[in-house]
Amino acid sequence: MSLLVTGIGELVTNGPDGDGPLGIQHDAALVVEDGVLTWVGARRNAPACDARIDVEGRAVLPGFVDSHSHLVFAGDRAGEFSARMTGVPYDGGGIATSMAATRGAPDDELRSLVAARVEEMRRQGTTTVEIKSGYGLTVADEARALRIACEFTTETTYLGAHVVPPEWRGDRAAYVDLVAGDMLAACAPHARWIDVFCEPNSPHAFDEAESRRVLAAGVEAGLMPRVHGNQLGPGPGVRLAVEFGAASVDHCTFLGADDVAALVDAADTTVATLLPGVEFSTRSPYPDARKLIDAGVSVAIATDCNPGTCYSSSMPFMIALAVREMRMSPAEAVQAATRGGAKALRRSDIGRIEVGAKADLCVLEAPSHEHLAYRPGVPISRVLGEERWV
Ligand SMILES: N=CN[C@@H](CCC(=O)O)C(=O)O
Ligand SMILES: [Zn+2]
Repeated sequence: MSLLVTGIGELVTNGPDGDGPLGIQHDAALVVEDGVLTWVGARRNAPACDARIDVEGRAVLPGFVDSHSHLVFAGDRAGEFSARMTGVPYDGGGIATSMAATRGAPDDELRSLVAARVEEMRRQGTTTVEIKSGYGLTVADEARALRIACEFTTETTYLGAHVVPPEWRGDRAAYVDLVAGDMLAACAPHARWIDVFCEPNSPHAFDEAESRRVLAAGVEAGLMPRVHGNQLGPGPGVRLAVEFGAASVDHCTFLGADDVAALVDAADTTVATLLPGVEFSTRSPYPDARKLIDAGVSVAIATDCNPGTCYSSSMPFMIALAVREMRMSPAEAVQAATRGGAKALRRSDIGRIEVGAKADLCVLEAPSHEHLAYRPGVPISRVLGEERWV
């Protein structure tokens, strides 16, 4: 069964065959067969198909790729957010609160919480989401989080090294042993990635040596590395990510000149994933996206949806923040939320509209991608095929 999509006022391809860096085509059409794009081009040249939908001048772009989220959690931390708004700084200590709530939730409850969050993302145009563990922090609870995450995405990340849980605070080294040993063995079959909250500026997170140990063990077990780095202050996260050839180093809020230079050199390998919802929700300074992009760093943006630093699943909101607060152009922000996210997940079948790519498409109730940042907070984006207009 082939489906022809016509009436596309603006098609953002992220490819070489259109205008500007977004590869924009006008009066375009595309053909979908079995979930894959089999033809993309000018409407006048479109082939005959079994069915057709007309999007009546709306913009179509690749579905958003949210390459950083922590969706497997129970409870919330609204009180912590309110305290932050009166000046209490974030230090990662609240992760233990979510850990306790998550450990106490039955499987079915966690599963429905994740399902609701993934559905909330899809309703806003997100077609791929990476999901981390990290609120279990026992062998059984981390493995359970990843098993549940696997029901929703292939992009699952083992984050046993999120924080040192309270029961191990007297013996951090033993907890790192567990994360790199039995916990990894139980989790690796359910994960594609390994991550670590490398943050010497938090007493709860992991320093350089601990992070190195965890990443090396993960790589040895066949997982690919990614890193939470330079979130709360300057630190070794970016350096470590580049050293390990990580697909992404996420946050990048506090970078020195050396970090930027390392990311420029590693631009083919390591993406700097910016999470502006975190700065919004923690009242922190935003990363200097302008400097990174101008220097030649590969940049993505993602939600980091989690109960502590950013309880938002909205990629359009992140795009609006990236434009307004981080001085990215609307085109740069849209590209970072699509092709950038795909690169941060080492995926070439998503984040672009070209023959052979997955037909993961987002349609806007608007004529151009600029409206995503121009109309913040307005629900104008949907996954094509699931939305109310066609
Ligand atoms: N910084 C580490 N992890 C999450 C926050 C988790 C939490 O506070 O619950 C983040 O990416 O911001
Ligand atoms: Zn995170």
